[in-house]
Amino acid sequence: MCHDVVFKALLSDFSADSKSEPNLVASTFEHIKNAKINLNTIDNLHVQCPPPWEEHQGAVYICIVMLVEYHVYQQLWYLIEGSAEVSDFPKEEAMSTEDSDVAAEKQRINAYRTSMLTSKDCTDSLLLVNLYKRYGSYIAVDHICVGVPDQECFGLLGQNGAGKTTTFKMLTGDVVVTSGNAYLKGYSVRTNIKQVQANMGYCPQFDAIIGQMTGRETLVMYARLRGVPEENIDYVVNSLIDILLLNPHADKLSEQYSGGNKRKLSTAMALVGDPPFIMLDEPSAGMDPKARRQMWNVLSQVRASGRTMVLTTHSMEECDALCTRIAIMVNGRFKCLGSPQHLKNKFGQGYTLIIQLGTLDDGSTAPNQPVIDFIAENFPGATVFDDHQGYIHFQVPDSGVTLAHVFTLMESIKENLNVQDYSVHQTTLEQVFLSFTRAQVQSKEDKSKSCMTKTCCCICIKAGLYK
Ligand SMILES: Nc1ncnc2c1ncn2[C@@H]1O[C@H](COP(=O)(O)OP(=O)(O)OP(=O)(O)O)[C@@H](O)[C@H]1O
Repeated sequence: MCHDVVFKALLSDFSADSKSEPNLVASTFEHIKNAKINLNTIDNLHVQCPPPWEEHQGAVYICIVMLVEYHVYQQLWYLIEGSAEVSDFPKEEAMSTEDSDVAAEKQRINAYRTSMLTSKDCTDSLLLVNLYKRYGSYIAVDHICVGVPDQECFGLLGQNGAGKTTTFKMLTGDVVVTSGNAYLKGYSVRTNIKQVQANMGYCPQFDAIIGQMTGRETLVMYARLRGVPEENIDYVVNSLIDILLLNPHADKLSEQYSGGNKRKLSTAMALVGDPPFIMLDEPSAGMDPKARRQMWNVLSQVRASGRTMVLTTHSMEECDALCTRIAIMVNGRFKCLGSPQHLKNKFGQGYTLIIQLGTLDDGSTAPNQPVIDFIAENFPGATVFDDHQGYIHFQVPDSGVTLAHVFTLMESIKENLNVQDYSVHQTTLEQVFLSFTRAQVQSKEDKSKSCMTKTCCCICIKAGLYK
């Protein structure tokens, strides 16, 4: 029984009158007397006294926050595993099967290692040097090497589980690097994570917002944390709210935001304070087409103003619109690296020809077989990969076939074969992406996550996904 607790409870309705300690005690007893409360009755209430450690929980939590804030766990880990920064190289056979651009970049970055990094005259804002992450026996990121120069927008593509977010988390200091290293503006994520964080704006994959604050309050808080001068905060926050089309929602609690608006707020949080380097993990997920295009404009302007960006996205359109260079990641490794056009030229497999058939007098669609025969005869190796509702999609291999030749032939048969319309496209980034990501394997964790039900298991087994 702790009378102190009872007194506190009783005091709650008249504590405003109790200005000083002696008054407080006197008025407590007065209150008990007036309320005709019998202390024996109070004893029977069995009010629990808090355990002694609870009195110190504030101090304990502050210590935990300090340990997390100063990355003590990571520092200890790097101290113990320190040698892994330089000793762990990718296996020879892995290197021999690498794409030529990826191998050339790896060579370039490894050449920095001894000279440029220490002399700080490296021109790349971000350097990933044989960055490697293992969760247990599962390799999430496998010796990736890349340099991202100033003002570049670098796109990290890959299907779910390829290792993109893990790469980001190593850069933010959220997860420890197993081996290798990453440098932002010359600062190592192993030894200077505070400086790395100070130079970086980050939009995480899952919105890290405080639901009980409005969007405006959140941005003001971030502006203060980022050291924006007090007199400029309103201007900075209002500009971000304007350009990200958040005006109608700026003063609502962020827990009430729709998914797309939460992404806008997260993107704005990454941009507060104009950091020189910005990392965006699927920034446009869930945004409507107008908001997405507006965000592309904003990010293009941010890049043009001299900032460097790395983003992940599952939208090939977004990659085409924003990225100056792209890497496609499969099983934690880079499978290709280069500008979107370079990748299309290098890995594209010719053209996609889409033919729309006309209609006959009775309203039915014109027969498709004569068209298919014609294409097969004139473009050896062409395949039909979709024939649906009067639209036939052909994949035409690039064996010396020029676009002019395709157009001339199509014009010549348009009337005879009742072709209403046709279009010819270069291989898209999506097709390049799909050709690489077929090889992605799932971690045990992902397999168990994606195979939750008996029905699902049956389907997977039938489809040959699991033995
Ligand atoms: N804490 C963890 N413990 C064990 N495995 C993990 C952990 N975090 C991630 N992984 C595994 O590492 C792999 C890479 O995950 P990551 O989140 O980096 O993928 P991603 O490319 O970002 O995918 P998505 O596009 O779905 O975001 C996945 O197979 C995942 O299951």
